[in-house]
Amino acid sequence: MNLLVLNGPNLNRLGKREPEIYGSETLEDVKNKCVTLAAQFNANLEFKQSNHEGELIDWLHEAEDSGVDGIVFNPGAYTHTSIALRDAIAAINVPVIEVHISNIHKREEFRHESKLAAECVGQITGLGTFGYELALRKFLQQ
Ligand SMILES: O=C(O)[C@@H]1C=C(O)[C@@H](O)[C@H](O)C1
Repeated sequence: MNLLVLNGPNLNRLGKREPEIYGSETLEDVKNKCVTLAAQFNANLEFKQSNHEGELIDWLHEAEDSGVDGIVFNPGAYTHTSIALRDAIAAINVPVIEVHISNIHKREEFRHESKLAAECVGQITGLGTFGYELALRKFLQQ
């Protein structure tokens, strides 16, 4: 099984950025947990982060072309704005699970809507970085 974890803007600052909301783990910490979990199931895992919408779109397209079986995607703030990312998810025949560290529904109004969720298998929000593990397990254990 080939899995991809994608992270959007500002998640490269995890651990330093508003730790009261996003926690003290770094993105490297999250990557290490994801890689370790995938290895337990003999699955291949790529873990990527970009602050650029177009690069995330390119990676979604490449995932289909390269035979990725499932994508765990934290789109960051693009969650709330990006029709282009929504269209990219709709365009590929690869299941995507949307993950948010914080509970977007308990935060500012503008974070309550996801432009992407309707094109995803499901959404995990507010469970901290554990959400990445849960999303991966959905692919690994189904
Ligand atoms: O909780 C998260 O992981 C999401 C991460 C971000 O960077 C925010 O812009 C989203 O609104 C929430």
